[in-house]
Amino acid sequence: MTQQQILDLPASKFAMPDDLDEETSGANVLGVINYTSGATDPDVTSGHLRFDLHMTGTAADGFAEVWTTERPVESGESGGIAYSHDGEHLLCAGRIPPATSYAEGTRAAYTTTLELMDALGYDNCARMWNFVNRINEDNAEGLEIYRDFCKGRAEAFEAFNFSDTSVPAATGIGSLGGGIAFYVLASRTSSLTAIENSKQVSAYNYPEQYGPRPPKFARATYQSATSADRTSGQIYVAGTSSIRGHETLFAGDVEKQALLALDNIAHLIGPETLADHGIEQRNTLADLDTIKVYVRHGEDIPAVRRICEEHFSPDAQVAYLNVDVCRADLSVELEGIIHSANRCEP
Ligand SMILES: C=C(O[C@@H]1C=C(C(=O)O)C=C[C@H]1O)C(=O)O
Repeated sequence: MTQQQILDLPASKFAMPDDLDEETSGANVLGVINYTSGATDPDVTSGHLRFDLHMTGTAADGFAEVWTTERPVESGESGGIAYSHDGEHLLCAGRIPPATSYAEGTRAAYTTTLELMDALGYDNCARMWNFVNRINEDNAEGLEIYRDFCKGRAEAFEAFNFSDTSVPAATGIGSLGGGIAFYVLASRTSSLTAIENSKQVSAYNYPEQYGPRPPKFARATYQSATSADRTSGQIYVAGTSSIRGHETLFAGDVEKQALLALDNIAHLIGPETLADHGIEQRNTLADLDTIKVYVRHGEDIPAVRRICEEHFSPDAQVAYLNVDVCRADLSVELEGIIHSANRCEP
């Protein structure tokens, strides 16, 4: 594996608001996603995608997720979607304003996004993030807003003939405002492999008790420069919670829920699961980085943090966010990335 191939995948890191200028200067920036105290429409600022998500109570508690690449970046806006791309990777974002129902708005915004990906030539969808305000509340028809969102997403993916193995790893999580905000990482030629977890029913096969249309996402995506590279790629771990089979376990016990979610991730990124997908990596939770931990009740954050610190590398970047989770009986959820660049350090 050459250094060029290794670096040919997008990289992300977290920056504190005060350090943002330093982190982005001189870099090819695909985008800056601000996890902050208010929502904006996505736009192009300083030549790259910029998007504010309403995910923290105060701006001081916020952080920026900075996406960079080795190649020069071009940016634009089309149909309400803002984007940056580098010839191999595309980062794009959109927002559905607050509404009483979301399926139609979601279907339309996803359709615009998928059309844009097609038009720009980035058909491989690696990772999506969805931030859903009032996620556990009912829409105007009495359907939970998360389920309403899932319906619109499923319809859009179906219209574009996404198969179970081509849906991206995703996050669908609560937010503090701004309707539904989403962003997408897509690629042109790099190879993607959807990874499922044998301890969990694939989300797209959840039974109807969880809503009229299942959540269409993969448990993780493995991305490598070529399909032959089954060792040095990077892994995007979807939002993962205390679900076994398709059932929520340990409702009301945030510590047990955190431990089960971690166990799910450990199994997902471990050698046994990856071997089933033709990938040779021996990852543990200590390999995860740029981790987001979503905690429903703010007072639970210290206990969750203690558990996380026992499992993650002390060098990992970990952000804790106090927001709702997609099922009313889930108190905590985690996601992260195993960066290919980290794997190659001497
Ligand atoms: C926690 C779960 O789902 C959450 C919802 C997702 C979505 O709808 O995109 C993706 C991952 C998680 O954020 C789960 O079903 O296991």
